[in-house]
Amino acid sequence: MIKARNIIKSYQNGESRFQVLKDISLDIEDNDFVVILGASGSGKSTFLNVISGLERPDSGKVFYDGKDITALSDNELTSFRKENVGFIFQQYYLLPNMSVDKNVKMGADLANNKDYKNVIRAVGLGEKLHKYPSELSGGEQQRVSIARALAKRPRVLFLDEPTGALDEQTGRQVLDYICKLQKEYGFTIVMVTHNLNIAEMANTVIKMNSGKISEIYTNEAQKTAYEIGW
Ligand SMILES: Nc1ncnc2c1ncn2[C@@H]1O[C@H](COP(=O)(O)OP(=O)(O)OP(=O)(O)O)[C@@H](O)[C@H]1O
Repeated sequence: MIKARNIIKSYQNGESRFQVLKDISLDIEDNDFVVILGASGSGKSTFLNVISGLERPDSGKVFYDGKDITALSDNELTSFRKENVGFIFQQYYLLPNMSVDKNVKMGADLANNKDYKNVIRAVGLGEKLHKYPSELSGGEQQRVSIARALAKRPRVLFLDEPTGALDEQTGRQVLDYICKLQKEYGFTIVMVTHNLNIAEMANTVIKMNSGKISEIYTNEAQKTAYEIGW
């Protein structure tokens, strides 16, 4: 379980300091599918970065099964991220001079996962092992980044607008893969989006407004990627 407690984070903005996260506390259960919704600038990405250990809060703590990751040194935090969390962003951040196979192997090597080719097959790219990113569509590139993130079998997958650069059909397909992979491998999903429709796929929906959580609710039923509006 992830527990965030009293998270405060500010950025310097010229002369003044701007508080982006204003004392946020939250619990996230293992294997949950959480969507964080909110208007642009409400602090969603900053909160994701803090609970995933990418950024440090000014104050407050983040616990994974009782272990306080905000107390770790920079090196310890890097190891923690390597071992426990995967990231997917709107941009794919693939290495252009490496094949699909090599891009995913990089993720797999972090956890000594010799079985990474199964993850490539699981995202439907078994036939494209030797292609380079420039030879793939946007949806295929995003699926490579998903395979790379999951090849090390993280316990939490953090996604920040994963379909932001994709058209409707490709976006639905990518979301469908993410759900299927969660069922197959078992991991927690924490996804930031401003797309209200995608929230219908989640179990837990967290709404943010001006650096605070304004609402948390559980969906009675989770829709599939092909049942939601777009
Ligand atoms: N590194 C930074 N330095 C300065 N200000 C920042 C930094 N990162 C974020 N901010 C500011 O913090 C506020 C919240 O940003 P954040 O990206 O967390 O919001 P968001 O809800 O994810 O927005 P969006 O949906 O547009 O991505 C914004 O006003 C942003 O300009």
